Amino acid sequence: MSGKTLFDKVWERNVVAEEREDRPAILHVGLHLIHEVTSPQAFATLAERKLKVRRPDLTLGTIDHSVPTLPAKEGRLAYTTKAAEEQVARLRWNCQEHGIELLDLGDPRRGIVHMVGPELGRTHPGMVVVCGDSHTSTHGAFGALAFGIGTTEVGHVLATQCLFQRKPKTLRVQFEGEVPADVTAKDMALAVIAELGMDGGTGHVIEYAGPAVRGLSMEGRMTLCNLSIEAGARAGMIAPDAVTLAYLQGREGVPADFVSACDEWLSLSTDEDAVFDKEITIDASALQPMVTYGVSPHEAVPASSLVPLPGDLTSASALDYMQLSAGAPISSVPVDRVFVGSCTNGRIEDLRAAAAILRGRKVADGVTMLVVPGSEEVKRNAEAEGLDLVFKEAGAEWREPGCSMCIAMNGDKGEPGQLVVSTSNRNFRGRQGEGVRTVLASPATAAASAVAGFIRDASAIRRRAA
Ligand SMILES: CC(C)[C@H](C(=O)O)[C@@H](O)C(=O)O
Ligand code: SF4
Repeated sequence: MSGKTLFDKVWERNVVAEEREDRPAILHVGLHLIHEVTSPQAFATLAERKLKVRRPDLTLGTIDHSVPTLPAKEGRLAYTTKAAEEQVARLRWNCQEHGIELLDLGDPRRGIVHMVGPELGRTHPGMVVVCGDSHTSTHGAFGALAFGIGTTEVGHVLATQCLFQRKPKTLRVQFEGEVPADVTAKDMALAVIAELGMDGGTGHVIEYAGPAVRGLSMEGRMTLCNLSIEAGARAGMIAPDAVTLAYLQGREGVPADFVSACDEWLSLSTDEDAVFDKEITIDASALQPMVTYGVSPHEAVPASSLVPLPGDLTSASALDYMQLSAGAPISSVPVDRVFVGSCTNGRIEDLRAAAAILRGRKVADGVTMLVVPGSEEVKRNAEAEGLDLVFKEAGAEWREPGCSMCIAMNGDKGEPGQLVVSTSNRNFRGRQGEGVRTVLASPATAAASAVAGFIRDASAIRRRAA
């Protein structure tokens, strides 16, 4: 018999009942994260059926999607819609009713749902983490099996702390060699999605492996796992190692017996003779800073290249929407707005990378830039380092934590026709406002584009300065 993958090991730890012909396997959920958008209906179902929340202690709520990122005026936040304000009030009420801890507005631990689990040490290697949110894959960076679930399933998990689940297939993405200096986790992720295509990961859990992955910080690993879903994958995972343990040590929610937990967590790695359902290899040393040019994250190319011709991967209508001409240099595309933030790239390292480019430089005339920390912790740390001042001096806006322009349901959005270079994860038509054209990129590329007024990677800005 061949060895086991990281995924196999985590699956086995959490299976309560194996799959049968008449039903999927049943998994135990170690952490259930909830936010204001996808939880109200689930709680309503619970109320209808007079059910209690089974494990409030394994459930954690936060407020992120609908909350404005402008500071409150006279104690009042400028909610975009009444519905948004009601969603927040509803979550508050539901959490109180069921004894669930909520990171409410004003809580110094609040943040985007995929930021707070790791920051509070509630996301652990080897556990199942779920949330009614597709980018739950982020938590796989810790060697957890983490995936998004639908609203009905949110109800199931609230009521039972368990979930029906068919066993997914496994896919290993092996990065060979080291990445060049200017290439970040976001670029690695966009390269993977470009390689796999929009649905190349469908039905699979991806394990990211190789020295370039080991060399990433936890922040970088979270960025990489976050985007797994954009290749259609169920989840992304990285085996825990010393970097994982160092990140978790001393955080609020880690097990009391941290040292023995670490021993156990370190056993969660893929055996040498394990067999994956699918494997791809990526030459990390050949990677470059990437940007998207279409309306799906897989439509990505190096920032220094040309807009590709419509073909198998890109439709002419995508280029039409983006108002881009095939064959034109990407660097000739003018930028209207830049957004740095989101659960993909709203962490301290991301803000440092953007600040490193902006320090002593200005956002180009006619370009607006918004920098939104992913959580209160990130905001505090960034301000302690003076990064907020760097952004403000460069002419960018510094905001309160939230999903912000990643989803444009909170007042932060672009104007019709504007081109936004964004560090988020989705460039779908209208995602950042009606008619907005989104170009996904790393924080360094986003900042370099803000300075240049055209799409640029960081090396182009440094060359200009030299
Ligand atoms: C609102 C929520 C359902 C949604 C998701 O599931 O991903 C959002 O977070 C997003 O990024 O589009
Ligand atoms: S930051 Fe964006 S991707 Fe992440 S949870 Fe919020 S809306 Fe979804």
